[in-house]
Amino acid sequence: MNTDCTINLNTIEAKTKANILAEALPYIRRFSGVTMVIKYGGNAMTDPQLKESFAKDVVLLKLVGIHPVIVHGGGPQINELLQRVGKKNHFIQGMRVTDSETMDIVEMVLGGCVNKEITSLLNQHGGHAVGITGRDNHFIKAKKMFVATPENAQQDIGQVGEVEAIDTALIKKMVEHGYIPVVAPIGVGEQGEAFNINADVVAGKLAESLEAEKLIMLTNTVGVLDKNNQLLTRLTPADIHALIADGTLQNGMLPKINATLQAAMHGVHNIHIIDGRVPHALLLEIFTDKGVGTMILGRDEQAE
Ligand SMILES: Nc1ncnc2c1ncn2[C@@H]1O[C@H](COP(=O)(O)OP(=O)(O)O)[C@@H](O)[C@H]1O
Ligand SMILES: CC(=O)N[C@@H](CCC(=O)OP(=O)(O)O)C(=O)O
Repeated sequence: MNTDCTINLNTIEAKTKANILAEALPYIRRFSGVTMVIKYGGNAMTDPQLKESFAKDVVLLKLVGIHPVIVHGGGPQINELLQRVGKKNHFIQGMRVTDSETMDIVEMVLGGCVNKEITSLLNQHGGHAVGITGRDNHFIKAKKMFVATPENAQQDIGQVGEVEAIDTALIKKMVEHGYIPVVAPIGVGEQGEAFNINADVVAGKLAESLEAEKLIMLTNTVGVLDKNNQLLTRLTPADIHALIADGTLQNGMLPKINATLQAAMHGVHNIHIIDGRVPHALLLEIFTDKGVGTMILGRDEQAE
């Protein structure tokens, strides 16, 4: 009797799995051969099990013919090391004020620990991942960035960079040869010096330069929230400007939304900010009709 029940349940489970796979087919066909830039935020990479499921999802994408390009953050991980060495964390409009000592730590954490951890996890799960920073082959050229504050239109925040140019040749070669690029957001200046660049900014620019089919930002909220903490599922440029002006978007969400807006205005048509704390969030976004998180639109008339 028990055995029969087990067999029945196993059969139902197997059928459900088969249906799920069959439903993914149109998406697999549609996305075969396309590039997707995936931003893996430092806040979404805190739980070891979630890190494993992220790595498995990325390898699965590669195996079904999609070309994932990973850009990772590591803000909380940098904060932790700075605190350990007795330095304060200071952000202005979501950008870390970066003196030269902080820059060394940023580079150690992003280019060393975080980059190698993600790369290694992907490789452990059968991927062929290679970790790089923008200083490798000098592929992310950066220049010093200033931020506008109420007190100062050109506030100096140290060795923080904005992307001046991205040479996509290295990434394209890696993708062509079956590798999964894992990019740490560090740029190189004219004198070979390192710049700390917000990871969302790098992800947005890279998606733009690679003419990516999708840009997906994995973070630690369900998406962009309004003043009442309700999820906003679709945002046009006009909505975004209004949310910035009335102070709904703050801290880390500011560079993130600005990066997505820039990418949307420059030809990236599928941009999503999704909850990286949900297991297999990537698969849900890519292979199902179920809308997750916030979608960023490049034109106001697409709002309806
Ligand atoms: N309106 C908003 N909706 C959602 N998150 C917001 C909003 N305004 C500010 N935030 C903050 O932005 C954070 C996400 O940015 P950030 O901390 O830089 O994450 P990540 O490490 O993924 O880049 C959220 O955890 C939240 O605290
Ligand atoms: C200039 C600047 O703020 N750089 C970021 C780079 C890392 C990052 O962006 O990490 P998340 O994606 O986890 O926030 C920083 O130093 O924290």
